[in-house]
Amino acid sequence: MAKVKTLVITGYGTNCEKESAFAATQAGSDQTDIAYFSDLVAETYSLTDYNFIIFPGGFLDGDELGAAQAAALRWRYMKTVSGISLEDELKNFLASQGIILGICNGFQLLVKLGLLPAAGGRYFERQVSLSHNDSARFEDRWVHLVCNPDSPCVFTKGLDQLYLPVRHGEGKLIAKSEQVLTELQQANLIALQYIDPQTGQPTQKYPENPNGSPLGIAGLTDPSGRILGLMPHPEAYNHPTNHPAWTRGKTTMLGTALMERGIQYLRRL
Ligand SMILES: NC(=O)CC[C@H](N)C(=O)O
Repeated sequence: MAKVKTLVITGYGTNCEKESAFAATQAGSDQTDIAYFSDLVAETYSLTDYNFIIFPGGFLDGDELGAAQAAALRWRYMKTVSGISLEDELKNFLASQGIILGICNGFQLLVKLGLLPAAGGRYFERQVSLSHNDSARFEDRWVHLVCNPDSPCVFTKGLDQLYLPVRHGEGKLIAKSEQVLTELQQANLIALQYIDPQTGQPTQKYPENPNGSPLGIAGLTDPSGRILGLMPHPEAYNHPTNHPAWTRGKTTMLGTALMERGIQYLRRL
């Protein structure tokens, strides 16, 4: 049984690292560390010592240039003190069968880096972006979601509907072309969609869909299913009392269920 070692990466304005690390531990991670991006540069921590990486939510570089844009350039062009490229570190991590979860700002980073959706196996090529919500404001509330049962995603396996909080200003998915949107559907890379709770169907309608994302896209996976990025915050629903109606006896599946599924996948390797 593989030991699950989780690395949560922070720095430059990320602010959900502690909650994400807490949720990973709740979900069963055997060891969970928080590292600054600069720790990776200094080689105090190395991605390849871990098999689960979390890119948490926050405001990388204050959302200047667009959410996670500058951070994507740092990952692409910076090297560690002994000259290893951080992009190569990510490539080595993926080659070693590790799993990656990007939450909100972390999802924005993964799409800007081209790690998601990597349709057609084209990793590190930017195929989609996440931009300003149609409402032109920050949206902060809970949303209903459905998981795609046909998606290869290891995090959503066996999960159906979820109810999770969102809090973002740039969550609308913009595809490079119509062709990319078709590829996402054909390869089942759309792992999570916003739904209208009345019909259970994916929706583009506000406010059920908080940002206007086409096809109700809330989360994407890659062709291997080992990377998940999503706009909602599963780590923020780590206990029944986080549910807005828990005092009225209402709770739903915890957000940490996504992390649990990812961890179960690693244990089976
Ligand atoms: N909660 C978050 O991670 C927010 C992400 C980003 N800063 C946005 O507003 O879109």
